[in-house]
Amino acid sequence: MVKSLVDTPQISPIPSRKLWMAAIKLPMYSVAIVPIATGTAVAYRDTGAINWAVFATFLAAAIVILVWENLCNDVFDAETGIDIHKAHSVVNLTGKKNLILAIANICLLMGIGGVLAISWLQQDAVVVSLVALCCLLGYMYQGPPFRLGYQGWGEILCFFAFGPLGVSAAYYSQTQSWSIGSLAAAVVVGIITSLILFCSHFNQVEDDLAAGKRSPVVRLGTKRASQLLPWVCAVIYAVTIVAIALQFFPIWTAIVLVSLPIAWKLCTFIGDHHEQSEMLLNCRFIAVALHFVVGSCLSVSLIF
Ligand SMILES: C/C(=C\COP(=O)(O)OP(=O)(O)O)CCC[C@H](C)CCC[C@H](C)CCCC(C)C
Ligand SMILES: O=C(O)C1=CC(=O)c2ccccc2C1=O
Repeated sequence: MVKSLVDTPQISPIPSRKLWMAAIKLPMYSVAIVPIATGTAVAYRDTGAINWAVFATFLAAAIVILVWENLCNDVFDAETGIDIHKAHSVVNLTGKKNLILAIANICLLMGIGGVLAISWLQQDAVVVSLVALCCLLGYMYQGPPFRLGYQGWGEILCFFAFGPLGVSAAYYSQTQSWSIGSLAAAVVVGIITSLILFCSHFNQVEDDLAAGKRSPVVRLGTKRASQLLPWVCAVIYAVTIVAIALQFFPIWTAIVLVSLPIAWKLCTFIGDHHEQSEMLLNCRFIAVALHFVVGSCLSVSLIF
């Protein structure tokens, strides 16, 4: 009896509530909030005013667009077979690929509808055009025939969508003009959002290799990829300090440095466990915490 238990590993079923929480990945939605908050904060610094209706509409639109991106990711990844071991894929959880695609498309329509309303009110197509471009990059990341994420281009697309395009669109929605200060903030937000995506690839190396996905972590190997992390974090702080020195950001933005312990934890945790994929499933959420703290400190400091 004891022997048969040893021979046949007993896999304890994970409660489906836990799987659903992992599928919904609520904390990840701060990546949609931060670019809108940051662009709006730079606009407030430049103009002394915020149009709250535009801000709230843009925020809601960015969140539903990210829901679209994530649901589509599960649909397209189900088609390539790369998510075969991903129990928290919404498609694997429900078994209803077409329904998930339909819900995703409704979210996209709602998101585009929101930014279209902003552009229509302002009689200016810039905001809706920039967001449509972000969505195109999001589609090219995972959808056929592009699937650029499979070639290792995801982090670059992510940088532009959540950085220069997303932050500038939020700034423009408030001011109907452009600014170098918002570009400096966009670079910080873009790099740190791409860092989340980079970290999310550490626990997926085996499945990615099997499906032919050449993520940057697959290309570099987990050791070299983990050694790159402190450099990426250093660039984030260096850009922030240079932007303060050039007076694009106020001195208060130095408060971003309170995030250093989280950056340290991210680099040491992944550095120590880079070969243990089972330990790294949630390391993306340390990167999300870093992103949230840097993004919040940056936005709040720009208002004062
Ligand atoms: C879906 C994304 C990552 C998931 O990647 P992966 O397939 O490796 O992981 P899992 O299968 O394990 O989940 C994020 C991809 C980001 C993309 C390059 C850019 C998206 C742009 C957004 C659609 C635009 C957001 C709006 C803007 C105004 C803030
Ligand atoms: O599921 C994920 O790992 C990610 C989802 C997501 O929406 C996102 C957005 C921006 C950067 C990274 C990520 C993810 O890693």
